[in-house]
Amino acid sequence: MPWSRPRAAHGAAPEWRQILPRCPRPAPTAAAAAPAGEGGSSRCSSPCSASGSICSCTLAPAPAPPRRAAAAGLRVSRRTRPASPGHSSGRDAPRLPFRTQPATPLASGKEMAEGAASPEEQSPEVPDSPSPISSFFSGSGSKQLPQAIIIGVKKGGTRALLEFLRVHPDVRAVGAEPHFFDRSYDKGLAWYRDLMPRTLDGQITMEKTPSYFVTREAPARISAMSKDTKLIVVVRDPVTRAISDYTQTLSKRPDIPTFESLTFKNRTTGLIDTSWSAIQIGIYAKHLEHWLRHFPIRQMLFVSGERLISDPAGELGRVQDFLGLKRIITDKHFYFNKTKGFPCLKKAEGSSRPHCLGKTKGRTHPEIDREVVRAAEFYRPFNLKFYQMTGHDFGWD
Ligand SMILES: Nc1ncnc2c1ncn2[C@@H]1O[C@H](COP(=O)(O)OS(=O)(=O)O)[C@@H](OP(=O)(O)O)[C@H]1O
Repeated sequence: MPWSRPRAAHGAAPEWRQILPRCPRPAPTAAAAAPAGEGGSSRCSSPCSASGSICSCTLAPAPAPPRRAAAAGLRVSRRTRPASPGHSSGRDAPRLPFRTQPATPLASGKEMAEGAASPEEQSPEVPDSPSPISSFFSGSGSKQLPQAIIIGVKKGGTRALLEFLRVHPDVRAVGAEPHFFDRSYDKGLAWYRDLMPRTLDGQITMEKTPSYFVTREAPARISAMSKDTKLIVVVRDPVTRAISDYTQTLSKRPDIPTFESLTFKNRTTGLIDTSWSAIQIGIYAKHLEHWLRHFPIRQMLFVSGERLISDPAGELGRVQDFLGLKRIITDKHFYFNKTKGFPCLKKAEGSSRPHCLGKTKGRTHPEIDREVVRAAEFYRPFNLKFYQMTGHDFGWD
């Protein structure tokens, strides 16, 4: 049963003089991505086009050829680990024989560039402690490289998805964000594998690091680990996502300028500052092009962050299908917590008690005039292109 979520708002952010760090401008991207995979049906109602350079701040991107796309996934046997010719278990994986440069965040704020931990990574809410079930299994099984990764997007609802998925007996996931493919690649696959929980045959190993979606090097690196890796992207209205991102930064640094002043390069001309990570991350179509150079779209699943809140069981059904899992997580696992204003688990993984996400999830957003972004219709062409690429109309416009 879908829920609608009431949302409170409080006062506007204070105007301060300190400048919020902006991400470095990425080099202009080359040609458009390889065509998407076949199959599936498009729910896009109208032909659309959007391309343009991330850095150009143009509000009228150039037309792009239509794509056919399928969000359907490969099925994986529940009992046997998928035979993945390109998949290294990492058990024998040597350290990479080269030292890598730090990954280039396609869109990052200073926090990410400096490698500072996000509040989530520091948060005790990240359930890393072994549950009784985990402890039971801890001595058996073996550590595997992940077969499925939640690669983004930041503030999309990635923690909720991972926590919900962990309820499934055939899913084992690392709690904290490993940041291997963006920050720690030089540590090697063996190091990465060692972070993973032990799994029994038939169980899927997962992790989530939302910054991968906007990291230039991540698609090639994940493909080099295994070209069969399944990729899950939780997406959310890019305007709400930007406000959520800003709210997180504001919670750490209350003296940053207002959202409105950071959004515009020039308020009079309406020129949007796409070098600001909060804006840039939401240009999903642009980031997706990089992934499609390395993965067929059928290997990617796009989860609606909005529906994850309004109908968590419905979205979890799609995710379980995509991962080739039996549909075990259903409506029965969730309840709507009025105080939290979000769906919560009736029983968390390995526990008999109800579990909501912590206070860094579901923050009250400051009052922001959404028209500052809407008026410029900045995201509209990019959203339309994203719907076309994925075959899903997420309904943000
Ligand atoms: N069930 C449930 N409980 C709490 N929060 C939920 C839930 N489902 C989705 N969300 C939304 O998740 C948003 C945070 O997204 P992420 O977990 O991807 O953030 S992060 O990138 O890992 O920091 C978070 O964003 P904010 O509301 O802006 O805090 C929530 O809206």
